[in-house]
Order: sequence, then C-alpha cells, then structure tokens
Amino acid sequence: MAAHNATHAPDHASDSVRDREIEAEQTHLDRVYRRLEEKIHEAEFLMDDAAKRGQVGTPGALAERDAQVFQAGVHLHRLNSEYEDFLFGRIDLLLGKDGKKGPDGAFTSVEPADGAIEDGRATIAETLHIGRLGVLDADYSPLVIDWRAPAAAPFYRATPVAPGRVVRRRVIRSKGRKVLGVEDDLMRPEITATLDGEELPAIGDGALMAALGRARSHTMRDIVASIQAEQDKVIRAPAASVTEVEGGPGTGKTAVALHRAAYLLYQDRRRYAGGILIVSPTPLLVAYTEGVLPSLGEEGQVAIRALGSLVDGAETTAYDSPAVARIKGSSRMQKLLRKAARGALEPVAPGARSTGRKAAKAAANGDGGGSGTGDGDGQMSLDGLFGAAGDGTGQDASAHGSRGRRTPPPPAAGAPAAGQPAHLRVVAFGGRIELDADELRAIRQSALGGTAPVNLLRPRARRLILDALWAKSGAARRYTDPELAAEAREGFDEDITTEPDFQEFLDAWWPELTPRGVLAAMADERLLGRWARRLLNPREVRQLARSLQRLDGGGTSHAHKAMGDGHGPLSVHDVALLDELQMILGAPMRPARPREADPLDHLTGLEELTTYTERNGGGRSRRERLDEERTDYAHVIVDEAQDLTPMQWRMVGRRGRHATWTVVGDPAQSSWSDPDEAAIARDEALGTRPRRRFTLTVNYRNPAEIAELAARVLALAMPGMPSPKAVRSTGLEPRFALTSDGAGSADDAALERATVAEAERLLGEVDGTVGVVVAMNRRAQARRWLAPLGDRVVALGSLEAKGLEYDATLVVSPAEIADESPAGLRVLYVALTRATQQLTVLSTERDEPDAAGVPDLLRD
Ligand SMILES: Nc1ncnc2c1ncn2[C@@H]1O[C@H](COP(=O)(O)OP(=O)(O)OP(=O)(O)O)[C@@H](O)[C@H]1O
Repeated sequence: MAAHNATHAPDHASDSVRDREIEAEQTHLDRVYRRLEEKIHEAEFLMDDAAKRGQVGTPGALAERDAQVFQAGVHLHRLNSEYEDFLFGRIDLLLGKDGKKGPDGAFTSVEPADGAIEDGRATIAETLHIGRLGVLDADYSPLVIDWRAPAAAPFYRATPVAPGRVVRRRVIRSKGRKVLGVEDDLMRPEITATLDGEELPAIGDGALMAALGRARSHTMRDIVASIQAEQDKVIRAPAASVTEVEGGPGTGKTAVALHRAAYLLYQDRRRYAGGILIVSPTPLLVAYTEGVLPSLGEEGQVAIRALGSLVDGAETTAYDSPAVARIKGSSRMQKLLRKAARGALEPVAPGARSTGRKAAKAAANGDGGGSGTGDGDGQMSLDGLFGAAGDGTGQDASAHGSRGRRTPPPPAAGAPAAGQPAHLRVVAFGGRIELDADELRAIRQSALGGTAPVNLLRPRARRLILDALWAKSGAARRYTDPELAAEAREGFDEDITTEPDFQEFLDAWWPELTPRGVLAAMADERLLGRWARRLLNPREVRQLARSLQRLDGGGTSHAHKAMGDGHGPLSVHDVALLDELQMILGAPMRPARPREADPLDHLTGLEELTTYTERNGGGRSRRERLDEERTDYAHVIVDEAQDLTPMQWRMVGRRGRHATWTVVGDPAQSSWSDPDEAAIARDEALGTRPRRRFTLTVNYRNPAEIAELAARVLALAMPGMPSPKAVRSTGLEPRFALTSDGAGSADDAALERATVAEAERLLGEVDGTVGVVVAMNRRAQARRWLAPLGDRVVALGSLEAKGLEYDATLVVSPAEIADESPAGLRVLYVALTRATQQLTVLSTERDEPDAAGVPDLLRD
C-alpha cells in the first residue's frame, strides 16, 4: 500500500505556503499547455503535408502518407481532448544511485545514491510531473511523464516502508487549465529535504482519502492519481499468458482492469492493434465504466462488451430464472446443441409440436411469466425471463430492445412453407427417378457423419443425392468408356440441378439453419426431449423448452417453420447458446462486400489493401467497427469472471484463442451455482498457458462499518473466506428499517411506502447517487415505485448490482434476495457491498427481524 500508509503532515502549511505551491504548479501547467499548443500546430502541419504527398502517386509515397496521416491524426485527437486534469501528479526525488537517465529524460535508478541523505538532511535532485500523456520540452527534457512510463512507477509504488528515491508525492487537482489544489504525502517524513534552497513543505490530508470521499456519479472515474502499490503491480504486470486477479468487493479490480488495458496499449501499441476486449457482466456496468479509458487517453482499440451483447445482433439484459439459467449455462448444452443442430434437419412426425404449442400459448397468455408462478414442481418462477416484459422505466432501454421485440421477424431463410418433402422425384433419360423417405434419410445420415459444421455440409448432401439418382437411373451400366461415362454424368447433374424444382427441394430438405432458428426449434418439448436424452431430465427439458418458447415465432406443426424464425426476446444466457450454435452450424458462404472507394484511388490509379481513409471511413467510428467486426482479440480482459457460466466461458474463449488474458474476479461474489463446473470451462478457455496470480486486499469502496456488516453474510456464504480490509471509516453504522412499525409486513403496498420513504431519506443524506437493490422479480415493481424520485435514485435487481456503486444503498429484504437461487447468499453479499457512504437494510416479515430491526441473516 502506498498513500494510506504514507505520512501526510498535519495541515501545518500556512495558506500563503499553500498558495505559493499552487502557483508553482500553475506555472508548470501553463508551460505544459504552451508546449501542447506547439505540438498541435506541428501535428496539423503534418496532416496537411501528408495530404499533399497523396497526390505524388508512387506506392512508397502513398504508404508513407497513410502512415503519417494515421499517426498525426491519432496524435491530434489525443492532444485536442480536454482532460479534466491533464497533469495530476508530481514526485520529488533524491539523486539516483548510478546517475543514469532513461529515454524520457528521468533518472532510471530506483534507489538513492549513497550519501544522498546526510545527518537527516537531503537535497531534491529531480522533480517529475506525471500526467495522462508524456510531453517533452523543445530541448527534450521531460515536462510531463506519461503515467504508464517506467519513470512514473515510483509515484505509485513508493511507500514510507520502501520509499526508494521518493521524498514527497503530490497529487495536483486541476480543472481545464487551472490548478485548484494539491495534496501531499511524505515518504520520508523523518528527513528535512530542500529544493532550490527552500524546505520542502507538505500540503493537505493525503490524496487517497480525498479521492475516496468524493460523491459518486453515474459513471466511474479513473484512479490514475491514486493507484496503490498492490494495484500498480497488477496494472504493470507483463502481458505474457494469463494474469489472474482476485480480491473482495471494492478492492479496485474493475479499475485495475481498465487501467491495465491503457497500460498495455502504451507498452506495445503495435501488438495490441489486434484489439483489446473487456467483457463485463451487464450493460449497466459497461455504461458505468466506459468513460474511464477515454479519460486515460485510450479509446479506439478497446471494446467493452456485456455478456449479453457479445454476439452481433444480440443485445439483451433479460435474465432467466436461476433454474433455467443453470441449465442454459451448463456445459451439457454443448452436446445438446450439437444434437439439436443436426436433429433440426430431420422431418418431424405430424402433431409433434402439440406440447410446444400448448406451452407457447400458455406463455403468450402470461402463464409462467416470471413472477413467481410455479411449474408444478414446487419451484419459484422457473421459466420466467426476469423483466422480459417491457417495464417501461427507461433505465435500461436495451433490456427490452432485444431485436425480436421491436423489429418484425425476417422471412424464414430457406424454410419451406409446407414442411419437409418426403420424397424426391426427377425426370431424366425420359423416365422418372425417385428417392423415397428412407433413402433420403439414409443420405442425410451419411452426409451428417463427422463433426463438420452443418451448414457447410449441404454441398456434400447435394452430391450424395445426385450420386443416388445417378445410381438409380442405371445409366452407369450403359457406359463402358469412363470418359463417356463422366461426360454423361456431368450432363445428368446439370440437367437435374438447373431445374428450379430441384433447388426448391434442396432448400426444403436441407435448409440453411440459423442459430436462432435452432434455438426456436428446441422450444418443442417432444423434439427437445429426444435430443436431450441422457443429458437433461424430463423436468429440465420442460423448463428449457418453456423458456425457449419466447424465441419461437412458430405455431406450425413443423420444426422447420420455426427455424428461420426465433426472433423473440433473448435472455443473457441465450446469447452464449447462439454463439455455440454459430460455431456448430458454420457460417454459410456470403458474397464479399464491395470495398468503399478511397478517393485517392482515383488520383493515383493504385489499389491499396487498406487505407487510413477506409479504416476510418464510412461515417462509422473506429470503435463501432471494432465492436462489430472482431471475433478474435489480442488481449481479453474478463471482469467479474466468477460469474461466467461454462457456456459463457466457451463464448469468451473463442474471442481470445490467440490472446493474452487478464481475468479479474471474486469467488465470494459468484452468482453461478456450480463453481467447479465453471472452473473447468475457465481452464479450457484459458488453455495451458502459464498463469500469474495477484490478490488485492484493501477495500476502497465501503467504510469499515458497512464492510463489517457484509462480512457476516460472507461468513455464511463462504465460511473462512477473508474479507478485504476497509481503508476508511465514516462513524455511520448501517441503518435497519422495517416495512411497518415492528411488524415488518410483507404486503406490496407497505413495502412500497417503506422503500420510497427510505430512498427519499437517503437522497437527503448524500450528494450523489442512491442505489435500491431488490430481488430480481421485484425489479420492474421497484422501478415504478422509485421513478418519481428522479435520476439520482436507481432501482436494481440483485444480479444487476454487480460491479456498481452508489453513495448510499438501500437493500430491500435480504431474505428475498438470498432465497432467490442456490447462490443467493453470495448475491446478497454483492448487494451489501455497493455503498460508499451509507447503507440501509429494509426487512419484511420474511427476514425475521429482531427488536432492533436486524434481519436474521445479518445478526452476529
Ligand atoms: N487507488 C484508488 N484510488 C482511488 N479510488 C480507488 C482506488 N482503487 C479503487 N478505488 C475506488 O474504489 C471503488 C471500487 O473499485 P472497483 O469498482 O474497481 O472495485 P472492484 O474490486 O471491482 O469491486 P467489486 O468486486 O465490488 O465489483 C471505485 O470507486 C474505485 O474508483
């Protein structure tokens, strides 16, 4: 640890000393901005010059122009970005041991020279300013060191226990071009150091505490000014193979992951041109964190995607009930999907869909809609998509923006109107040749042999059909000369395949399958039962089929009708299934998209493979295209890794087959019920690459009072698991409230009154945000209750709270949250660790509160 162990002298510096120090930093910042302006002019000149070069027309000039425009463009963009605090740090250092300087102009040695301190006195030999980008003066002396450069590491790593050369670390707060204040930590408080003959003063109460005390908004801030030593080690860890980071709530895992992405790009921009993917559990967390990288000067090369949006065209926040999620996430689905993808081609006996249709009708009528309806097995809301019905709060518009809801289903690609043909009849050599149902089935089985992607087997099936027809025609016997036979066969094939009827037959008999179509076909309980034999039990088959009926636009008696359809709402877990199916089916051949023309092509008459214009063209941002196009990244960062299901690990693994990885998570916060199964899938995704493990131990989010309460649930959820150490305390104990005086009634009206009243109270207590966490199936209800309170209050289902934080949190009915799933206690632990300042727990009868209102689960 650095700052919270560091010594910041009591604020003894007088106002005049403080003003003088601020003024000195202002002078430096002015100098930095003057230099930045010069650099902007330089970059603009380069852009101009490059455009002229484009007209020269030789391949060399063209390539040079492209590289130059690209570099100058990136540079200009960075320089032009208005940073809130471009320059945020400073270190004052003793003379280095060997007196050598690095390429950034700073001394390289970490340890002070012998004799740098004598009789408790020392002279400052070097002062470095740290900022978001490195800036060199015209004489190449460092005006600002990039926070990621090796010379900046002591700013983060120095502690009073191991200060190295650092005597004083200063955090500078500025807005635009104005310095607002400074906060100092002394790393060697025992010595008297002088700079330019004057004693080095220490100002303020320390930077970390100042940063942690600030009110929270709806977006995360970067922590560049106060990264702590144990975090810095992770951020700067070499990118080889797999870096695993564990740590409790609030230890900065997400912050560290984001800063690591920026660090890796700085270290080796060329290597990571292949893109960095950050996988986040929810779109809420994506929205919360996506401002951090631009504030660190990095944007284009990093894609932050939620698990529900990793597959193009899918965008969902709807959750399956825990029982269904468990089935869909399990690695048993691999085999089942493979069977379904092959089975979906098979003809179906009439009436086979009746069960499915009945269930679909029930779902359409609202039965089993996710609000606690039993399925006859005595379980809670088994096949409901939590919140799938638009609740209209607008808090997560994408939640209900699943394409299927908003856009009409496209026509069924390749699906016949009247089901599968039972036989094939063609006319050749003046006679009829026929293949009956059994023969067709045998051909299909033979074509399907092996593991090749189903859609890519169609040409093989076509060939086998032609072989069978040719054999039946008896024509082969008529030709003894192989050359003549081959010629006749060619003519035969051509005659048959150019018949529109044959093409129609093929489209119907071997339609091009789509992932959504296959999922929709699995909504048929009878079919699913057949494919799931020995994989799922009958109850699981029923639960899964019912949940997939939402996808099914069907209602015909034939599975194929559903296959091009399936445009109903997806759940987050369906997305991993779609990705798996995409792999099983294989992408059919598509005609190449024509390349947009580069205007310079016309000038030069040359064809470039890619041009800067093209890479940045088409009116779409680089970021947008990165998001859309990439399925293989150079580095993959997985946040909240403890929550990935085995099927999600497979989906993410496919995006990092050649990548290095950073995987951050906390097993104590896992909402997945079978951690062992997930661990196997995680190992498969990460392969046998060597791993480096780090643990983060300090909780920067919760005050000690809240962390202590949460630790009680942790002890129940994972006995023996250590809690991270809270770094500050507010003196405010968590509050316990009841739905009505003493009784803790569970009726909805009483719960609404109590929830709204407490949220209002908390709004009055804090300047920033208030998060109200409820059980998943109360999500829509809570949003309605709280909508009138404005946008400082956010209502969240328990699974959505992951990774987020609020100044104050209200947790509604711990028992309801804990009872929701086998992982309920861990989900409750997540809910209790979201607050930076205040926490209220609201109990109902079900929580069995004691006289002080403390629910059973939270008592000592
Ligand atoms: N060194 C730091 N300086 C200032 N703030 C920090 C520091 N480290 C973490 N924080 C703050 O602590 C809070 C928690 O960080 P973060 O969300 O990254 O933790 P986490 O480990 O991902 O938590 P969870 O497991 O609950 O998702 C954030 O507000 C973050 O900005």
